[in-house]
Amino acid sequence: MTAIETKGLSKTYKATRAVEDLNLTIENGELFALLGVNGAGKTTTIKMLSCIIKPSSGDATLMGNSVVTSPLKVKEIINVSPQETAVAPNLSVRENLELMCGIYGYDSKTAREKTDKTIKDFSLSEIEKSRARILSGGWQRRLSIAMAIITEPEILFLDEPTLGLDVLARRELWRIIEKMKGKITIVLTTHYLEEAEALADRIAIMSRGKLVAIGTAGELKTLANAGNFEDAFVALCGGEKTYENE
Ligand SMILES: Nc1ncnc2c1ncn2[C@@H]1O[C@H](COP(=O)(O)OP(=O)(O)OP(=O)(O)O)[C@@H](O)[C@H]1O
Repeated sequence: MTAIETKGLSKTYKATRAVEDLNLTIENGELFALLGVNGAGKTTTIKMLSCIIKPSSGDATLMGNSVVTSPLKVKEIINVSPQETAVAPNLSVRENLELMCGIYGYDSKTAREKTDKTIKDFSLSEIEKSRARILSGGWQRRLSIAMAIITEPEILFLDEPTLGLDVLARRELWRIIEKMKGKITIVLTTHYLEEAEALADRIAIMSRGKLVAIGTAGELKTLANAGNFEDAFVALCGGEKTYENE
């Protein structure tokens, strides 16, 4: 079953074509990575898919719901862990999770049960009473993802989930993301090529607002005739050529 389908999805800011005629399909349960150099249009794509901004033209459906005509329905089935970690700094880890449950309308008993389970699943018990503002970047990212997943979205957007983290914290988050794999549809943006290669079922490479290639890491290496994924990425990002249908 298709989870996300974009048709001619585009966003223009005055003279900037941030995303241009994006056409792609993401399957239910897939972990899909969006890659591209700075300004390629990844965050703009995620913002359109999560109904934070409206497309200039084109449309996208998420579990059959259009971001243009049914944004409220889309918002009910998704959640986002944004690039700038969205935690309430003066609340504790537990309070942040309970707050999220409150926003989504769970009663207090359900909120407590869900919070207990999420603290366990995300190994947050040692810091559950700490205020979010004193947490390290790695713990804050982990909390941010936990807050996005506690509402049981069908589709989860992770915008650069491991940005700025050390190798150990990154690997720990990979482990958490891997545990979610297959259970929900995940769209992830990253600048870490090894992250996309390690986690994603399929990878889309964007350049200057356009989709230039899509496939598994192995397929993209073959497509670019490259020995490793980094060389493939550089080759595929290098020009205006579109590789997707070759
Ligand atoms: N609100 C905005 N107003 C004007 N231009 C914007 C706005 N948001 C994004 N852009 C432009 O759209 C283009 C795509 O930006 P976007 O943030 O989607 O890229 P990205 O691939 O996420 O980049 P990065 O890897 O640096 O986060 C860039 O040229 C950017 O300057």
